[in-house]
Amino acid sequence: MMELRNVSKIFEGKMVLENVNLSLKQGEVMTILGKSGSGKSTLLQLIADMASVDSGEIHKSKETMCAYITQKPLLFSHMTVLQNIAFPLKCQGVGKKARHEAALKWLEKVELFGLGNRFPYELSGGQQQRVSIARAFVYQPDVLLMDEPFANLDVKLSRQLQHLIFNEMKQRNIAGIFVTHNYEETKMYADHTFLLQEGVLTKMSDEEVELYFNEGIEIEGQIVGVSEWTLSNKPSDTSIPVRLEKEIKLYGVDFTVVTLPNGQMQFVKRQEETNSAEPLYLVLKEE
Ligand SMILES: Nc1ncnc2c1ncn2[C@@H]1O[C@H](COP(=O)(O)OP(=O)(O)OP(=O)(O)O)[C@@H](O)[C@H]1O
Repeated sequence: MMELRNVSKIFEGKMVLENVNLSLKQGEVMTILGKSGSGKSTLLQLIADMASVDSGEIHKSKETMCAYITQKPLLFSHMTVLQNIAFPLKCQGVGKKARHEAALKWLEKVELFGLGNRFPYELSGGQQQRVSIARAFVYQPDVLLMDEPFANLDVKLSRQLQHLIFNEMKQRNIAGIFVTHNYEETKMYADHTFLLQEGVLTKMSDEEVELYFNEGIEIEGQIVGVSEWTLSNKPSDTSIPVRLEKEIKLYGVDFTVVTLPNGQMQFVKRQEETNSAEPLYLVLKEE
């Protein structure tokens, strides 16, 4: 139903997305992981037609409708909560009574009953987010794009809404691409998980997902589960001598590779790099 072919996006001379390929089938759910600034929101914006690609193509079948729940809710400030929720139905020509009833039903589902006549500025950030979730579901989207929709919500509400959203998607066979930093959402709801790193999108195996959230390292095709690690200025049995820079992948840990005076390469934690005159060794405790 949707396919991205070699999609690239450049902002101010910087390649934010590089030859991204992705295809999405009806009812399929994908999560995208990646560090802040890696291009996740940009990717969703391109799919939602809120920005244009610099090269490559996005193919959607003609009737594909996307709903987008942004990181910061974008509500119409001059409309009440109910009018905001009902707006997509108004655009589709649904009559006043029917859209009012549908909006009320969704107001209740996101636990905002009684707040329908308020304006967005009279709501908290989390309540505004719930309005945007209701607005996304009030009609029948084919694809739901979500950018950390639960980030501003407390744990309990976030769980309830997760269930609500993913049950609804399943029942109505809605496909979804959602950006998250949450392990549970990734494990419980995603059919596939992708990692966006410096603009490059790669599919992750289940094992890689585990490592991403648990801090892990892949060396020469061998995955080393790391439960604990420390930094030391002396090499040891469990420190990693890194010569094969290109064959090492790191998940979930912000490291950089430095070259020591003797020519050997070592990992150091990024933020400690500049504070250290001496080389630091990454000492691993294998699981
Ligand atoms: N309109 C814009 N003009 C210039 N640069 C932009 C624009 N939008 C995004 N960028 C840059 O593109 C890069 C990717 O931004 P993006 O918002 O897609 O990242 P992200 O992975 O969603 O980050 P986060 O997890 O913090 O939301 C960043 O370096 C950002 O500064």
